[in-house]
Amino acid sequence: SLTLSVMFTSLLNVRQAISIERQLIDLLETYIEHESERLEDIKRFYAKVSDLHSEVYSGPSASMANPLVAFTLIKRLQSEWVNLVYSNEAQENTQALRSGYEEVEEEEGYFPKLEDLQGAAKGLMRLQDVYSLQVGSLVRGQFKRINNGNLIDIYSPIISIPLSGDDCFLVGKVAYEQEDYYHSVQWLEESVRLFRGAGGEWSPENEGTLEDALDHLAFSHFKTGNVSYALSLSQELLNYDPMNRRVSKNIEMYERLLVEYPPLPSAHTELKRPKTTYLRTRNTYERLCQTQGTQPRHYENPRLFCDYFTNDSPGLLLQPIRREVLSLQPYVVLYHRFISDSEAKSIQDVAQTGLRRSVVASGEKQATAEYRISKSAWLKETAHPIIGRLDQRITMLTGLNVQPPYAEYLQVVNYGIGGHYEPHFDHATSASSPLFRLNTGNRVATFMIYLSSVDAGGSTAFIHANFSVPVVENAALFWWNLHKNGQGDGDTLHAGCPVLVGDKWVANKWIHEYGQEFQRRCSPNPEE
Ligand SMILES: O=C(O)CCC(=O)C(=O)O
Ligand SMILES: [Fe+2]
Repeated sequence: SLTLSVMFTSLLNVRQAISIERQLIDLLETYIEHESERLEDIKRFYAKVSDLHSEVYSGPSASMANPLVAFTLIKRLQSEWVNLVYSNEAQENTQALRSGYEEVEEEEGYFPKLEDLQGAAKGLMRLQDVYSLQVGSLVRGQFKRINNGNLIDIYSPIISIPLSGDDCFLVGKVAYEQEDYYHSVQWLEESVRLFRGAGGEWSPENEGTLEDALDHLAFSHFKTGNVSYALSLSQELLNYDPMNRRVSKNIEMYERLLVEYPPLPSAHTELKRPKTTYLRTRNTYERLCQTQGTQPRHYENPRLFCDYFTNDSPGLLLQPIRREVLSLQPYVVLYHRFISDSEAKSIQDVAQTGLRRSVVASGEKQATAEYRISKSAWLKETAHPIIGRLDQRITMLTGLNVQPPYAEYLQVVNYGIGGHYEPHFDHATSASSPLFRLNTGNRVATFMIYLSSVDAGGSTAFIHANFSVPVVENAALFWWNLHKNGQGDGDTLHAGCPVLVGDKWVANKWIHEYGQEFQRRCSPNPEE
């Protein structure tokens, strides 16, 4: 197949994967039917022969003298047993299963790769971190946070899907391979607990075993300085695998270390989360994501208000839009019911085939990045009549010119589970940014439409301005990115919080400086 990696960066891929698995279920059903028939046939032969032995050959009557008995016995030994023992049916059934599987894998562009699995595991760990989810409850299929010693429900799924020891092993291994022992310890701990609970029962689908989990967990504890725990886990491992020389060597090393550097009874090393690129704003970011939209600011600041807004434009006179001013510096407003349900759905549909892994500016180029996990598509006005209508509506509301090249095409974004966009600016912060390729200046404003709701998570957080906006289906968020003197407004630093549960779609219209001269006067005053 041509696709090297599909990256499960949008929920669309999850939907495609469901249909892939349905085909595999059908294949397996056929395989099980054929294999059951094969075993039935073998059992029939077994019953026939063993009955003969108990009834004919061992009876008091001398049936050996019967030439038919002699003939059938000789025939069985000369031919029937050979045919049975060397039957190809088992291989044929396996072969049919395998080639069916390979066909599905070949034909489906969205068959998940190792990279997708690793990306999904990282997504789970991201949700764990940003929403302070307790791993133990996550493993039981629940979304709970520890708050002052109490477990509180963040989200109650209709059906909870518990994870297996092997599921946890995989997540732990992804962390382990990144030398992220903070996460590997927690996930492998759950894996070992679940594998132990399964009592060594073998499952053909598993990738890891209790031994593998113990091995990785012991080493993770060693790396984080917990040598005595590493030792006891390794001793348990050696019980299962007494000939493992590497493990016995580790045990010797751990014992030596414990003698040379006996741990202090009070020493309790708190594991630290691995560093991230946005460490300085991490606490604020996570707090804003967790407290989505519960800002008391409205009642505290009388200059924030809601009204029916027409911007004196004839097109809005009969249907004023409900405007909610969320912040004055930076100036952020939410326009409720900006788009209708059916318009939002149509835009998703039109964008679907064009969705590609989202990129970010990286020097003069664009590149994919862990800090932006989503898929996006650019829609020209010609892609669907709705897009032109939206452009007109944006102009009516903002008075800004959104015709190309004074604004970019509409960017439609779909996040996957755990999809996010860490704190960033929409405007260019360096003169070599690819954003200047339109030759119409920087991105002066952002008009972002929420094309869907979400079940949990996914707020838009303004880090320095210290507030977050929950996803409000069909609403649009507007803010200025630049001061009137053209300088970037540092207070617009914002983020798309990870989607905890749901299928989040947004559409961005980025409006550039040029073409707006009569609507937004320049000012040398850096305060404006
Ligand atoms: O999805 C969000 O809430 C924010 C998206 C965003 O900031 C962007 O696409 O630039
Ligand atoms: Fe943004």
